[in-house]
Amino acid sequence: QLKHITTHRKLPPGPWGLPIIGSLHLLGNLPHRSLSRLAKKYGSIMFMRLGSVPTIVVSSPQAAKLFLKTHDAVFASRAKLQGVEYLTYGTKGIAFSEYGLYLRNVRKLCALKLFSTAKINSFASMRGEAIGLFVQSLKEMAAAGNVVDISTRVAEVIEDMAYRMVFGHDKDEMIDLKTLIGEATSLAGTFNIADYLPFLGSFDLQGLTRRFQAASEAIDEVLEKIIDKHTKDARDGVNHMNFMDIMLSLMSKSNDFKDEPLYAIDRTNVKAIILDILVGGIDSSLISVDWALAELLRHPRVMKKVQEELKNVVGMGRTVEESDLKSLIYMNMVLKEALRLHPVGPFLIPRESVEHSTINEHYIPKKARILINTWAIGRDPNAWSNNAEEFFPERFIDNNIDLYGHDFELIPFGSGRRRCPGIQLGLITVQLILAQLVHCFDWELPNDMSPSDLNMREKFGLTMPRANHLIAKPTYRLHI
Ligand code: HEM
Repeated sequence: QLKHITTHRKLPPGPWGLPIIGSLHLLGNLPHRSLSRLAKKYGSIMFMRLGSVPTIVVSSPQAAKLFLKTHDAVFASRAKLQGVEYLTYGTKGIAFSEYGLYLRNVRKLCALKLFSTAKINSFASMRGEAIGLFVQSLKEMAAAGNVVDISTRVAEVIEDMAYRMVFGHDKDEMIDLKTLIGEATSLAGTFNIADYLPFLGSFDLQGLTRRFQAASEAIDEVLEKIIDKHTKDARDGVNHMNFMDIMLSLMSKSNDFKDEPLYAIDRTNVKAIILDILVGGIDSSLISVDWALAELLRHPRVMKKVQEELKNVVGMGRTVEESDLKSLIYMNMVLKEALRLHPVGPFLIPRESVEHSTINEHYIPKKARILINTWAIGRDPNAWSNNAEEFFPERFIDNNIDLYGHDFELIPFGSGRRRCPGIQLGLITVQLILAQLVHCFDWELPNDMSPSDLNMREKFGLTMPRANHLIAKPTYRLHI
């Protein structure tokens, strides 16, 4: 049982900090890489002060297990970040809410009503339709001999599927919302000095507060319109059962779970949860497809092998269906390997300790920010041998490592009480799009670029997309 130590409080080892800024200057442009280097010197549980925030950086599978499993309850909360407060109605959604009764209930509610296998399957034909249009438009570009901005096209189809699932088919307000959510996603990922030096917050040195305010007000206006429309439809007896309709129908009902007292969700919760699903689901899925395809373009041997598998399992006379996905064993190894090297959330979503604790004889203060460096964990040579930096999907042949947070060397969806609740939906989306791109087309890099020259630079934020869009020329290869 975990008990607080008050006698000798020995913080984990870490670099000395400077006055006021602490170790902020050590982060650089790609903090996951800088902190991975520092962890080699100070260890896999490292302490540093970032501005005034006590921060623990966790960099090995064994250490991650201590924080995400053994002592998960102590580290299951989230830090209150300034931008997030604005963009989540004061943390009324899921992803940034503190750990407690509300969050537990709302996660259960969403698991049951939105993310169940039955619910996800009920959108299969919608996904099939969206993917069909996507492949058709790429086919036309291939016929015209055009180069394609794959990142943009993939973003469009994922957005299309997500918006249809969340709101149904009505498009009008969606157009505004897509742009606004794009802005919110990028704002949420911006490094905000006020999150580390709160006394600077009121000066709004980066002009972020104004942008947070403007974005949140504009989003709220659109969401209000959408809710009014859905409420009216429900009154008129039109029943679509998309995510918004489901959430609205739950608003008035009690969701009294057996073991816990009633906690009703209100209109603000509905807006915040829907926003979380859009911001969390779209960005992470498209980043995963982008990195996986980039690795395939860089490794023609692996690309060929995936295409062979698709030819054997699906054939060349039809396109991939969702029921094929579980049979694409090698492609799923490719996806694991891409998520190992390019985790969408390099630090997961930062957690916060709810009380003082002692882990491996290290004192971890209350309200410390916990950064689980999944990027470093995915490249830890002790876990992955000395070819850890190499893209080599065959490493998964002889093991049962899965993506569900049981194996702490591979945790791109996190683990424990805050693990991604959208994992099943995310995986279906990513596998389906990746399979279509590789099955329907051969891809050639522009300007005779050699595969090994493909730029793999990262852009750090709350999520970590490629720094550059993926551009390539498709040739259609199916016989239909
Ligand atoms: C390939 C796609 C995806 C990846 C890689 C991904 C990754 C993650 C990660 C790393 C976390 C943080 C986990 C932690 O702190 O331990 C997370 C949380 C979350 N994800 Fe996902 N995700 C994906 C798709 C989705 C989808 C499709 C949805 C919704 C439709 C979704 C909704 C959420 C939510 C609501 C949370 C917050 C959970 C909480 O704080 O309790 N994600 N995701």
